[in-house]
Amino acid sequence: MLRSRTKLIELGKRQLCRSMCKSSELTLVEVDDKTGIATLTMNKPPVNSCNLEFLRALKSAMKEIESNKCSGIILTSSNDKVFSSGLDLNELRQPNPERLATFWKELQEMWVTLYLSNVPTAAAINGHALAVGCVMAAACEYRVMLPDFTIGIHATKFGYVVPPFIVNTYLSVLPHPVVERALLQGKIFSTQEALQINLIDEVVNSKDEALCKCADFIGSFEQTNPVARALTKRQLRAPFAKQLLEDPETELRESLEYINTPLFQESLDQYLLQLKKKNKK
Ligand SMILES: CCCCCCCCCCCC/C=C/CC(=O)SCCNC(=O)CCNC(=O)[C@H](O)C(C)(C)COP(=O)(O)OP(=O)(O)OC[C@H]1O[C@@H](n2cnc3c(N)ncnc32)[C@H](O)[C@@H]1OP(=O)(O)O
Repeated sequence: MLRSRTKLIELGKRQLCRSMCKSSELTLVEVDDKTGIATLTMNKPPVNSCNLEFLRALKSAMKEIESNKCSGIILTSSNDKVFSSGLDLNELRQPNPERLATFWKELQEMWVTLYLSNVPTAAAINGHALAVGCVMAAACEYRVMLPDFTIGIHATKFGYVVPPFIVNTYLSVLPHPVVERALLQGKIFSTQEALQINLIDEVVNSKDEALCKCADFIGSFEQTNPVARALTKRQLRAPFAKQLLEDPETELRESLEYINTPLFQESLDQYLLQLKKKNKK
């Protein structure tokens, strides 16, 4: 009884200092009135797979957070087992050419918006983070993860060439030989393995703890000038984003060509079948 009352008081306190900034069905944004930190919660059941609409919602939420002069972004998930399962594979299967092009452009833009965000970014990884789910976490400046989940980019395992901006996201966090081995093996890391190679910064035991660690990280920039910080971050990250900033059309064309090959489509069919079979067992 006493415990649940304490819990209620804590909840009430938290709600008092949080105001809702903007929510769509797919994303939820809460801004802490005291710190100005925005928590962006991905909310696309069942597993936060990124289809066109979700990528749009994520990009627009991030842009809105930046334009509201928030002090930072914490990216997390409403699902307590899955941070994000990456791209919605249905977007890639026998695609409508126009929708696929729009989808891929949206992916590029969402990535650039997150990777080069002016404000500090942190990921509270409260579930599996696979493929583009891992890329979103790695694009943030700081990552904290709960135990017993997995994170990584396993594209080569099921016949996908890894696009350059995805390679670059890994390269901006991990040393080249580690990236090479991980991507070529299609390696998925456990939380503990991810900590060992510094793919994540810390392991914590609860989502609340993860959110607090992320808030502390963002708070660590309090004494810096936000413009100087943002421009320095851009300088450091621009080489990894060069291709998408200067020539997104080439990346788009190469990706669309590849996705439309019979080799890719056959591998995708097999992989989707495996995913469905797993659930029928
Ligand atoms: C030289 C230059 C050339 C340039 C070439 C460029 C080429 C570019 C093209 C290549 C693109 C490659 C990039 C890929 C990036 C990606 O992000 S691809 C996505 C990969 N993601 C996955 O493989 C994740 C698969 N999912 C899982 O492993 C599990 O779902 C989970 C561990 C995340 C969660 O498990 P659980 O909680 O048990 O849920 P499930 O029951 O498995 O899933 C529920 C439900 O959702 C469906 N689903 C899961 N993930 C996806 C997904 N990513 N897309 C679509 N659907 C998904 C799953 O099938 C279940 O559906 P049903 O309930 O059975 O209908």
